[in-house]
Amino acid sequence: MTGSFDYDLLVIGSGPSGRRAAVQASKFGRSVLVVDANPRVGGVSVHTGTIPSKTLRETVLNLTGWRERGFYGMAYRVKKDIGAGDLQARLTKTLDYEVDVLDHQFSRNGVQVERGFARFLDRHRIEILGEAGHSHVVSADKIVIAVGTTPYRPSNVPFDGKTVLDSDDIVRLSQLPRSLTVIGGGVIGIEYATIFSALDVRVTVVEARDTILDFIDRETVADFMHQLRDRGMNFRLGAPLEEIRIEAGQPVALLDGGRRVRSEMLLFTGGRTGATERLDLAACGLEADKRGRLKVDPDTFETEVPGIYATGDVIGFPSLASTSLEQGRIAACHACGEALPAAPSFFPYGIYSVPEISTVGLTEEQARAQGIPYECGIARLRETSRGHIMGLSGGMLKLVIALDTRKLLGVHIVGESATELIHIGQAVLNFGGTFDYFIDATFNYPTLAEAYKVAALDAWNRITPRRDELAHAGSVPMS
Ligand SMILES: Cc1cc2nc3c(=O)[nH]c(=O)nc-3n(C[C@H](O)[C@H](O)[C@H](O)COP(=O)(O)OP(=O)(O)OC[C@H]3O[C@@H](n4cnc5c(N)ncnc54)[C@H](O)[C@@H]3O)c2cc1C
Ligand SMILES: NC(=O)c1ccc[n+]([C@@H]2O[C@H](COP(=O)([O-])OP(=O)(O)OC[C@H]3O[C@@H](n4cnc5c(N)ncnc54)[C@H](O)[C@@H]3O)[C@@H](O)[C@H]2O)c1
Repeated sequence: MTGSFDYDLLVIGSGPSGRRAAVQASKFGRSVLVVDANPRVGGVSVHTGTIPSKTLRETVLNLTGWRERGFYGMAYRVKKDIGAGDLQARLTKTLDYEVDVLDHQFSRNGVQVERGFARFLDRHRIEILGEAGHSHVVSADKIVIAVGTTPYRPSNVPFDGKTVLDSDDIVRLSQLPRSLTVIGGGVIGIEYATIFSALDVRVTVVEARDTILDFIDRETVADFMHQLRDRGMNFRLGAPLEEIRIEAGQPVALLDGGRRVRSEMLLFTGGRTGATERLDLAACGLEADKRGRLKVDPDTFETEVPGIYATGDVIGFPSLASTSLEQGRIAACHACGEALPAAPSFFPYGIYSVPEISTVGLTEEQARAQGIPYECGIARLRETSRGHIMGLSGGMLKLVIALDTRKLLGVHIVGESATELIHIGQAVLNFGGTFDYFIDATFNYPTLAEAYKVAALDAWNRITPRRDELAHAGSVPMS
């Protein structure tokens, strides 16, 4: 017992932000309890979100031989008949391992973990409802709300977990469809749409807006969509879903404008809602917005109620496991009265579609909107020797550069290893580097990372007037 409370810090939710807050506070010597409604720790990230979707992707790429098809043709397969069981086998193993690692991390750091559903009684007291219906009350000096989100389920979508699914259902798939409609061209929709397309499932993406992935650099999305269309994926853009009917056992999506899309299976990925509905927030003086999200101080992650913090997806953008981890750490530092780590200006965004997209810093559109004079440099991954060896036919790396300072403003990559390659650009960006770094640095050869140099040289060629042109204009003598 700490002072007049049972714990110094109580964390609701064991996802990335809750886990990091708990371990950080424990390292500062505080007593910490983590409560999670799921019998297994890890949160959405481990059980239905990040890790399952990335494991499914890796399994699909391996079993289909996707990465080798550039050389051996589209008919190439590592395993001929791939079924849902093949996907589940690797998933179960990976998730078990993740949970084991997290359980061990909690126990070696002295963090206590309790299974049960938490709700507020007041600013310091929480009721925990256990599995058998028993409940008890615990108190804590400070509380972190790290409850994450659940899939948004509108009433006009007849979810049944078999033919009409959300992104929680799809990780428990018992049969692979031959055709799939994905409603929502956000990150989750596009990741799953492209993963299933790599399995040769016929995929149609329906998106209410005129574009998919609207926050990504436009030229990068255009290159990405070209690759997806080229392999037979269909898009219905600017077409909000009106209704879903089940006809002869198959879902038919009726779209605004009259189009119909029929498929064996339909995945609805039209956003997520903060898991705050049953937290009894009013008891501690908080209120969520209509999507269940909480407002916080962006520097400390403290809510408007002193001593109560909110971290991770429940506070909204950017809703990433990567950023959630850092939010948890900062909240714990503030709650424990320790110095706050300075947040770097730029964080990367990794979209694990097939092919991958990753981005950091300003898009070309943002540079233009901010009135920054800029130039771009582009490299095609197939132009690198490593790309030749790998048989790559697509992929692009784009640098956005400030003309007056030569500073790097943004990096946008679509293609193999994009989510790994981005960190080179991220480091240069956060250290305030210029694109000359890429021109002068020696890269391992042959690597895809060389694309940075190719793109930088492309930008240099655009920025630097050619000597023969200057000579022609009479400003430089030709030697
Ligand atoms: C399909 C999908 C793919 C994703 N892929 C990526 C990716 O590739 N990269 C990336 O960075 N991010 C990805 N994300 C986002 C990432 O999963 C989230 O940003 C991250 O999980 C958020 O962490 P969190 O701390 O908010 O907690 P969450 O992981 O959301 O976990 C919240 C936990 O709180 C528990 N809980 C909720 N209410 C209560 C209660 N009242 N009492 C007790 N416990 C409660 C839940 O059981 C859950 O375990 C993906 C998300 C999805 C859905
Ligand atoms: N790799 C990653 O980092 C990763 C992966 C998956 C998810 N996430 C996180 O999860 C969060 C949620 O992702 P999401 O894709 O579910 O939500 P989202 O809000 O990003 O995208 C939902 C999309 O569905 C469309 N939509 C909604 N209703 C529709 C309708 N009736 N008809 C047609 N289109 C409709 C919206 O216009 C939007 O483009 C994201 O914020 C993301 O940060 C991250």
